[in-house]
Amino acid sequence: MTEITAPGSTGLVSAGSGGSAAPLVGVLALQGGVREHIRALEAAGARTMLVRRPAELEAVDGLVLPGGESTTIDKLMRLFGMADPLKAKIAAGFPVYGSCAGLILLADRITDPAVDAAGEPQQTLGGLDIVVRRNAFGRQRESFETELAFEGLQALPSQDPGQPVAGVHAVFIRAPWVEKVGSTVQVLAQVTPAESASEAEKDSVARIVAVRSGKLLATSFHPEVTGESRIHELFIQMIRGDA
Ligand SMILES: NC(=O)CC[C@H](N)C(=O)O
Repeated sequence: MTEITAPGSTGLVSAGSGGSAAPLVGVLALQGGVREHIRALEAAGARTMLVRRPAELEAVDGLVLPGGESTTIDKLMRLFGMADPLKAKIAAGFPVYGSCAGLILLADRITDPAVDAAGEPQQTLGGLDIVVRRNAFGRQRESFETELAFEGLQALPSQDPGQPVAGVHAVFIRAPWVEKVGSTVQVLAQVTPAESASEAEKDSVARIVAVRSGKLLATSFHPEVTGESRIHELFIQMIRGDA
């Protein structure tokens, strides 16, 4: 375990199993499920660091935006002076992976942005040419788990090329879905209609729940809470330029 402190930082850095060549990946630690991402990143071979300040952003090779509450994370990012530097970095090709609330924050548009008491709609960082619907799976399926086929895992170092790619165990917690994708966006996973879905209309088509565009990766679900580390491994490969 190495401890490094970035300039002006209170963040802790720890070495993952990947050694000195391992990329240093930050997790935005303003609100939400930070620890779980740190664990998944280290299991996938990254070094990790909590990121709260703009100076800390400069120290990392990529950033995870965790799940939580997108409206709160949006407000805190603006309050901490993180939103503008992060937008600029995203525009310049900085790798970012967002899960759940993190996916919402990476979306160029939200169908139903929350509006605060002052009448101000929530904002996103943008970067992903997608339209996202928050809390989209509705009351019956507000939180659920399923196995998903996920594109892009075949070439991961942890995957035995002679074996089929196992499904990703995905946990959805008041999750968004992606309603529209632009031409630059690759769809990596979809939830197919549930056999017993009572809200038949809502669940009658497959819903996009994972996307990639350039160095941006986003999932509606939380792979980090199930011991699944292949999505983080994919992100690390994207940072390295190997995926
Ligand atoms: N688990 C989550 O991250 C939920 C996201 C939340 N519904 C939001 O809008 O931010």
